[in-house]
Amino acid sequence: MISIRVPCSSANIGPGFDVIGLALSVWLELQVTIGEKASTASKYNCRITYEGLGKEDVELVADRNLITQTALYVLRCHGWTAFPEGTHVHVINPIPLGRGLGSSGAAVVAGVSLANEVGKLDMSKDRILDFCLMVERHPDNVAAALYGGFVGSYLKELNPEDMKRREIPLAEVLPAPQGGEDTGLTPPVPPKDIGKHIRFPWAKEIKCIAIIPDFEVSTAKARSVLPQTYDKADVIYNLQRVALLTTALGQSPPNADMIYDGMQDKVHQPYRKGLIPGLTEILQSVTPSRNPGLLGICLSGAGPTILALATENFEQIAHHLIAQFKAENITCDWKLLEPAYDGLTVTYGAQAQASAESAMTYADAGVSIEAGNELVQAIKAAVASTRRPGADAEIGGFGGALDLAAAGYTEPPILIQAIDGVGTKLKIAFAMDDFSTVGIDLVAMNVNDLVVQGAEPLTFMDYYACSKLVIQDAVRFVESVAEGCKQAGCALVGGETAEMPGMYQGKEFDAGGAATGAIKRGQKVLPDKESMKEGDVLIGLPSSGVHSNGFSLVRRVIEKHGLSFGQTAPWDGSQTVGRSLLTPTRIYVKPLLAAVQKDLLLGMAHITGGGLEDNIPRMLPKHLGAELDVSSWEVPGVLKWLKQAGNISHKEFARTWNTGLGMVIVVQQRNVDAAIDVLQGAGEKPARIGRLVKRGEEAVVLHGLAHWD
Ligand SMILES: Nc1ncnc2c1ncn2[C@@H]1O[C@H](COP(=O)(O)OP(=O)(O)O)[C@@H](O)[C@H]1O
Ligand SMILES: N[C@@H](CCOP(=O)(O)O)C(=O)O
Repeated sequence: MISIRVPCSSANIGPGFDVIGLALSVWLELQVTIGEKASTASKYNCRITYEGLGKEDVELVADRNLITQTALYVLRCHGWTAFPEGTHVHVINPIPLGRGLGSSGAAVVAGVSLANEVGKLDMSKDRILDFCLMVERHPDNVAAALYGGFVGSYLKELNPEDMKRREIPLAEVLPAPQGGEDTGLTPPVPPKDIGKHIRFPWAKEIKCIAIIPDFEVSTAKARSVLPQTYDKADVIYNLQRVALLTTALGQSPPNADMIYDGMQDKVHQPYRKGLIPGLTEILQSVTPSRNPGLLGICLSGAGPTILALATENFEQIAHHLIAQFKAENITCDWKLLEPAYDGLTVTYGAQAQASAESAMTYADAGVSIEAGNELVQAIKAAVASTRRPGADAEIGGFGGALDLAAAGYTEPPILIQAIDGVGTKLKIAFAMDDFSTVGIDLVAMNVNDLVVQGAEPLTFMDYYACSKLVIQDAVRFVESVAEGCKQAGCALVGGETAEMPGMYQGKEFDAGGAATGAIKRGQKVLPDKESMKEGDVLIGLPSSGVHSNGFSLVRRVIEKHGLSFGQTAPWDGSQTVGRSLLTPTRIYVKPLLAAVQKDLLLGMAHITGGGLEDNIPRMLPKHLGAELDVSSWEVPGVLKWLKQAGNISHKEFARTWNTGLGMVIVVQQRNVDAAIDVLQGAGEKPARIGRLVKRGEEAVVLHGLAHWD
């Protein structure tokens, strides 16, 4: 078994028409075996099988297929009349045909290499180039595909008589490659060194966004619209740009303005606009100033693919360009590609067999390192916006750093840590395709747990786990985590994005996070159970709605009533059901810390799963219970509706949802006014809701339940 791999390529890169090409990370592969019985009966001893793009259109007969036609031409030049007996060529082609990504260039290089291998011709890469150039006469694609990387090339004058010979197959003759006839004569052999190439440097941070429209433009057709002669000024325009561009693309960091200007062209793109609807407008629709991360844009090869070079924001740039095509009623696929530095590679025997049987990549298995890296770039700014003294919130390291002294903790503090998830509220976010607030819920679940112990949240880390990373969704999610961190005053110092194919369904993901907070040495860790006594006052802080607990029951009630998340909420005519349910959890950190710092609070309970009944006792000593008057606070409309629609008992209501209170606080009688003042001053609407009493059978006694009827 012989395996031949050739990358696709993008030619021209704007001004370098027929001169420069960039090999890119999609590979045509041939798996070749010789001596196969089934192949002996095939024309020219060669059986072709094919998988991948072009399967429906590509001819599988040796003298009609560009790869094998090319190979036959090379073999004939060396005295062979056919392939060795029993040759089987299995083609695996992921390169889209006729889109400007050098499928024909790759096929030609693969074809010459095929002849080199089966005919044991022992040709060097430079000699292989000579043969390629007889078949595809612009050197840009074949030189890049053969040598790999970012390549400039020129082709010496060929003998016009030789060029007309029918024995040479031509990669670009409408409607399909023609020539390569078996005339019985030896075809013209290329003179030595007809093509020269040089490899240019490429800055490692530059990636290639290929926007691939769903229609083909054959290179032959795209060349037929070009003029025979050019205006001198236009030629100078291109020469000036290409001279700078080849160096500019190797400089780190890349100079976006120079590259953008350097990728302008007057020699081929303007003439090809009639073949690609909206081409001029699409090329002008992005600039480095309007689209951060963009370096330049051009037609890839003869088109219709558009190639945008960028260092970040790949998904946004791609979606912008796809939308431009959409306005022309053209749908597109897109790929984020990298330079392929290896060019043509040939492997033999066990190694080729192993690669044929198990040519597996992490990307094939569903995990995209590129997407992960792109996400990191896309969220950097949002993450950095959460920086605070002691934590610079720069991601990309192996761990998140926190300098406690710089954060104001000069004596070793007591660290408090919390970990939690968003829970099934995420299901509503999936249904609404809205991830703009669930990150706030995630932060709230953690930091509200820290602050009830009297701790100031300092850092946060999130965990985002999915089967398939949808960058746009992940970015929205992390931006909302950053928003939550800002509300809590803590820095987002790191996180984990886990792409685990098969773990979750479709676009769904799970989200968790952990927060670290500190309490100054000498300051109390709350609750201060020892200081609590009968008669202490309970103050409640309103919730914003359901917060992040009890969503399994919420969804059940909504389902039972046949409501869809897109419908207007029966409890709030200004919002949809889904948007109302996604109202983020209130973050109480800043108001509560203001009161804690004045030593006004004895304890706090964050009302989460288990509601009032389970959470209030967590802050109380064993001998004290809480007596609450349920008429003293307002139940939000959404909870009222859910309770009634689900026919939920008062007890179940108080154990499942927060009933309208996100926080319950214990304050000594003498501190009540001061605490209320501080909380109001920080924007809260505190209400006196009850008091501490001697504990009886129930730790929490609710009075005035008729109010909930
Ligand atoms: N893997 C392949 N096997 C056989 N023929 C191919 C293959 N790839 C490309 N070709 C031939 O090349 C033609 C496309 O070439 P071209 O018009 O230059 O477009 P591109 O921009 O993709 O190179 C196809 O129609 C087909 O005839
Ligand atoms: N310089 C050629 C490049 C054609 O590339 P392809 O990928 O479209 O085959 C041209 O612009 O015609």
